[in-house]
Amino acid sequence: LAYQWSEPSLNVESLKGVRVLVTGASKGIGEQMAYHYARFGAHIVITGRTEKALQQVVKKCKELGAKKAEYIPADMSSTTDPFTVVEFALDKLGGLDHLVLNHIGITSFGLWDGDVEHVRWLLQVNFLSYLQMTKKALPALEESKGSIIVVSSMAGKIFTPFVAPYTATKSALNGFYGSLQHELAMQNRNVSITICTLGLIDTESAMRAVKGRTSLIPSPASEAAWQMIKGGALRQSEVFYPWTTYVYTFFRDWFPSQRDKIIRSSYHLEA
Ligand SMILES: NC(=O)C1=CN([C@@H]2O[C@H](COP(=O)(O)OP(=O)(O)OC[C@H]3O[C@@H](n4cnc5c(N)ncnc54)[C@H](OP(=O)(O)O)[C@@H]3O)[C@@H](O)[C@H]2O)C=CC1
Ligand SMILES: CC(C)[C@H]1SC(Nc2ccccc2F)=NC1=O
Repeated sequence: LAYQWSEPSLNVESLKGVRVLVTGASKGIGEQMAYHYARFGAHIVITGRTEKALQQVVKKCKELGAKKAEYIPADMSSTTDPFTVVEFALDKLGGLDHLVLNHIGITSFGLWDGDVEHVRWLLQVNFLSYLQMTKKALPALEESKGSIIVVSSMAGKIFTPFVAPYTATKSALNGFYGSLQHELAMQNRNVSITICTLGLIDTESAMRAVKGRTSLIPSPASEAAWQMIKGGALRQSEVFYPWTTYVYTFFRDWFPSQRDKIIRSSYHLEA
């Protein structure tokens, strides 16, 4: 709560006409982020693999007030699509103000099955594709003094069962972008990086994945989306949503045994 109160309020005018690329926006939290940007009259490019879904989201973005809304289907497991997506966005938008790195590869919620090749694939989709897009977008973001919003998870900070490969990719994101934040600041390269730590959110994918495996209460995707946009626009280095993720993160190194007991009481081996 203290964190919430200390937050400066956003001059929403600053979002008017913002040029934004949102990945993983064919559904879930990314879709909701696109709709919030649209309400501010943003110029939007969205991406994901499912063209039909992207077309629907673009249609609704225009209805909600987006000045421009385009899509490009792409698969982030490819080592070239991430670059193609940013090139497309720069071409359509004539620059970039917000880069929202949100997509993740399909991930199951279960005990690790020993499949290292799946982890290699997930590292490309959830981590390396983010770095590829960052590399490609940085010159335009420096030009616009823009923001990078990296969607991470509580799983990248507090280690829990059933998501080991996913946790590895989120931990990698937290480490890489946590370090890059310092490098950009030290070089006075005025691009902000906002690392977002989300707790369980009520998207279809997540609800399907966790079914019967956890007693965690999910939070609404639309609110998670808005909190991350606000944090990015305010150039905050971190966003925590819901606020409980801030409390857990803050206290995570205290009473480790107590923490481990609480975690294992929230996850169930048998449904
Ligand atoms: N939901 C939750 O409980 C939590 C979510 N988060 C984070 O929030 C973000 C969004 O999660 P959420 O909205 O639940 O996820 P969803 O499964 O609802 O959406 C994932 C998005 O990524 C796209 N995607 C999936 N695979 C690929 C691929 N190979 N290449 C390109 N795009 C792909 C999907 O589109 P398509 O299938 O069309 O490709 C979809 O648009 C993720 O970074 C996740 O880690 C963090 C903590 C909790
Ligand atoms: C992995 C999936 C079910 C959902 S759950 C998640 N992050 C997360 C949040 C809270 C606790 C455990 C977690 F793993 N991120 C997701 O995309």
